This record gives sequence, structure tokens and C-alpha cells, in this order.
Amino acid sequence: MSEEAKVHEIAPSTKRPLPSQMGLNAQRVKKQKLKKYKAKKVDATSPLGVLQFEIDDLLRSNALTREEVENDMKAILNDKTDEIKNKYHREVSDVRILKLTSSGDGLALIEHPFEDKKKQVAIIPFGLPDDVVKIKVYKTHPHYVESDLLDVISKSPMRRDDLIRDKYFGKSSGDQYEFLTYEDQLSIKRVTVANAYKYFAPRLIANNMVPKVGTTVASPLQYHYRTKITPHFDMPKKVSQLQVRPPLGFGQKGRPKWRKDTLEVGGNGPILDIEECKLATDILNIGLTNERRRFEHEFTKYKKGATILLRENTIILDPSKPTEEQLGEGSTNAEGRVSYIEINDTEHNVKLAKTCVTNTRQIVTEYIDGYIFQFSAGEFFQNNNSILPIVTKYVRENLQIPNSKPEDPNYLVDAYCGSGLFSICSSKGVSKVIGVEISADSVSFAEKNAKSNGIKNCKFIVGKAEKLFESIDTPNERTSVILDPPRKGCDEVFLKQLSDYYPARIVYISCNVHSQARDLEYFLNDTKNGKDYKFESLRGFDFFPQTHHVESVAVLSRV
Ligand SMILES: C[S@@+](CC[C@H](N)C(=O)[O-])C[C@H]1O[C@@H](n2cnc3c(N)ncnc32)[C@H](O)[C@@H]1O
Repeated sequence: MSEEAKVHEIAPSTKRPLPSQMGLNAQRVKKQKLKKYKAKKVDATSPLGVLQFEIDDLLRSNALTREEVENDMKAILNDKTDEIKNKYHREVSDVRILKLTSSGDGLALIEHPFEDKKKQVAIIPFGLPDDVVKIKVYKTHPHYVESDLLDVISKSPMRRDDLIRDKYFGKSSGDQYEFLTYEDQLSIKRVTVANAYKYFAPRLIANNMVPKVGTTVASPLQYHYRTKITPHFDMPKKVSQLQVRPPLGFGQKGRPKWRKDTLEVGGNGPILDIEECKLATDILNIGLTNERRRFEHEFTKYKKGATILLRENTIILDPSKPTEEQLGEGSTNAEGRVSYIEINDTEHNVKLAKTCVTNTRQIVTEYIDGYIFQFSAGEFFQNNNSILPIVTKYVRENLQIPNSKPEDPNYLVDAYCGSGLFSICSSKGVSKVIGVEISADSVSFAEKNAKSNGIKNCKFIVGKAEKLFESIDTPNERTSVILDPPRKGCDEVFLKQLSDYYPARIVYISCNVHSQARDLEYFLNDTKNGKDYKFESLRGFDFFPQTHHVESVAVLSRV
């Protein structure tokens, strides 16, 4: 085979610029194998997977095909002179943002750098629909490009810069929606829930089986609500030569050249140096100050980067003893004393102390809905206790089997029960609760939590969720099921067995509405008894104000 033929065989279609057309030396190309673009496999319900649906949606509404927004990955990868890269990775002005993704980024169509008839899909962090902006494209993927926002030329009516309180705004993903009114944040999250079902439950949508998405339930606290944060740092290879401590904080997002006054705040590395987190509770911010001070002295002791856990802990104070004697372990101040904040709980007539726990194995306490919960600081527990009483009440009410008489027995199954939050908060008036959870540590806390709250009708099993069905003996027509799986959702094995068990009601809580939509599409359409269920209600809960995240609660009942 001739040299020429070899190049043509592995080069992309002639419609796109070939390396040779871009002035690359054919001899050099011959010696080195051309790099091939290999797409990473992503879960369809992960942010990158969802982006593919969002791109298709954008293309459909603009009468474009995927081919018409394709980028020449091979040419970029094999571009030794940077000539192609520089054409791709350029500044573009007068870009109108058309949509918002579920990750909270703007989506726009821009001209293609090589082909007049083609466009490119651009992802623009901190861009809002109807903004007109200037961007710098810095990374190319087969069907979209990533960009930095350089300037906002004309503002979207939604853009409310006067609401920005955080000096790191525009640099960190933590407070991505701060420039929106809270009402707009809640409306956007409602659209996220609706779109998730459009993308992942098309048969349910086509058959009008998805209820109208309810308004998103607000969080009572919109700042200072997070009870856990995990700042981290990276260490360079040559730690011994390090004079100044590395940045300690959270990953940088979207280099904000458009916010001129905050260009240097937090630095410009991959990790932003964060002195204060506006979303975290006051005691966590005190803990952050303590841990930053410690890191200032001790950074050379670390060989590798690490994550620091900051978890809020609550202690009911015994008024007859000095407060400091009752605090236990916690983040300490410059004098070596455990930092704390005292709070008067006038409702329950008790004094509380809040401390900040940094040891993942330490036991921490939370008070929710009149119940006490303990768990290891490093294990899963919900992260915004201001909204939890609203959520647990909503779940409890939706588990009720209609037309029940008070004397009728009712049963509850809590799949993925963690340390027993929903089991315990829904246990009153129920004959028996069975929780199942894969973490033995969480199950032992669920048992202790039931006991310390004086609850005797809860039983917890260690194992995969489907283990439940090996031993379940409650009558299905009198049993309601709570599902609260991790982000990846449930698996088909579990959903099939759930359908075979055929409970009276199902309340599905999810921190990833996309996997929830996929699971309900499967459960309602493809399992034995799925068709006997009505999809009663669907709505988001705002566990994480100022961010794009939404928790979704779906309720199904047997008809
Ligand atoms: C989102 S958390 C919910 C915990 C609890 N409902 C709460 O609100 O505190 C999901 C839980 O599912 C557990 N888990 C993950 N995979 C599981 C599986 N296959 N079977 C049972 N539990 C699982 C995790 O350990 C975690 O505690």
C-alpha cells in the first residue's frame, strides 16, 4: 500500500480537513501512527450521558442533524502544528444562549470553524437563555465544544447580578444559580424533572402516564444549609520544595473572565482556595477556618492530596455540667479547644451545642422531625436538615394506603434505608417496618436509632435491596414501599422482584431524577405487574439551593 493510501485510509472523510491539507508534513504523519479518538463510556443517566439527550433536543428544535455539528476529532488529535486546534479553540462573539442544561450550563449554536454549512454546539458555564455573550472555546468533543464565558454582551432577563453574595461566584459550581431569583431556581428544577422523563421515559410520556410535575418544594434555608462539606487539596510531586501551601477548597468551574472584580479571588488553579462556604452551616465555616489554619502549618506532612471531612454534630447539653466537658472530639481552634456554637431550642426547651467533626469514624448526631439520628460521620446522611422534616412528612403522607380504617394493619418496607431516616420518621401508626441496606455499619446505626427513639416495630436487614424479597412476609396489599437508591438508581433484578411482590404503594425518592425516570419507565412498562400501577404524582424538592441539583419524589399506587 502506498504512503498516500495509508494516510487516506485512516484519515477522516474528505469533507473534513485532512492533516495533509492543514500543512502537516506527510512524511512525519507516515512515521507516527495517527491517534484515534476514543470516546469514554458514560452511564446514560450521568451528567455527560444526559448532555447527549440535551444536545439532540437542541438539534431537533433547530432542524439540525448530528452530522451537521460534528467536529473532526482525528484532525485535532493529530495536529502537530496547532493550526487546527487554534482554529477550533478560538474566541466567538455575539453568541445567543438558547437553553440551559440540567447541569446548569448554557447551550448555544455557533459557526463551525471549517465548514460553512455546519454549526457547533457550545456549552457555556454561567450562561443563561437569551444572554448574548462572548466565549472562548477551549475543548472539542465529537458533537460539542466546551467554552469559557468571557463577557456578557446583553443580559438574559433572568440574570440578576445584584443577588450575588458569594465572592467565588462564577468560579465554583457550589453556588452556580446565585444569580437567579429563588423562584427561578425552583422553576428551572421543575423543568429538569420534566425533561428527565421526556428523555428517559418516552413510552410513559407518549401514553400520557406521567403526571404534571408539581412545583418544586422550597428549602427553608437557602444559604448555610449544608451539614457536610469536603474541601480537598492536591500536592505537587516535589513536596519538599513547596514554600507555600497548595489551595484548599473545591474544584474550579468556568474561569470567570467576565467578572472582572473577582478575577483573582480563590486563585486560578484547578482547586479554588476557599475561605468561606456560603452554603455550609456556621459551625462548618468555623471548622473550615480551623482546618485551614492547621493545613498552613502542616501541609508539608502530606505526600499526596487529600479530602477533609467537615460534618456538623449536635449535642443536647446537660445544663448542670460545663458545656466544654460535653463536646467530645471536634475541630479545634488556635488555642486547641473544640470550637462550638450554642443554640437555644425553645420548641423542645433544650440547649444544643453544634461542633464540627473531621474524623470519618466519629459518631455524629442529627435531630430531625423530633427524632434523634446517629451515624458515622463518613457514612451517607442527607445534607440539608432544614428541608428534611418537610420531606419526611411528605413521604409519610404518601405512603398511606387509601380507605384504610385505623384498625387495619399497615406495613412499610424501606429499601436502601441507610441509618433509618424514612423508616423511623414513618413508623408511627404502622404495624411493622422492614428496612434493607447494603452497608452493615448503616444498618447497625438504624437499629440503634430505632432503639434510642423508643421504636419497637422496625427490623433492618443487611444486604442488596432484593434480599428483602427472600424473607418478606407482610401482605402486599397492606404494604407500602419507600425506595431511596444511590445516584445510579435501582437495578432490573430489584425492580422485577418489586413488581412480583406487588405492593399497594411505592414512594421513589431520588437524587438523580434521570435514573428514576429510567427505572419507572422499566417498572411500569416492562415488569409483570407494572401496568397495574398509576403514576400518581411527581415533584422536586430543593435539597441544594443555589446549585442545579434536584431531589425528585415519585408516587405510584396500585389501581
Ligand atoms: C441515597 S442513600 C439513602 C439512605 C436513606 N434512605 C437516607 O435517606 O438516609 C442510598 C443508600 O443505599 C445504600 N445502597 C447502595 N446500593 C444498595 C443496594 N444494592 N442495596 C441496598 N442498599 C444499597 C447506600 O449504602 C445508601 O445508604
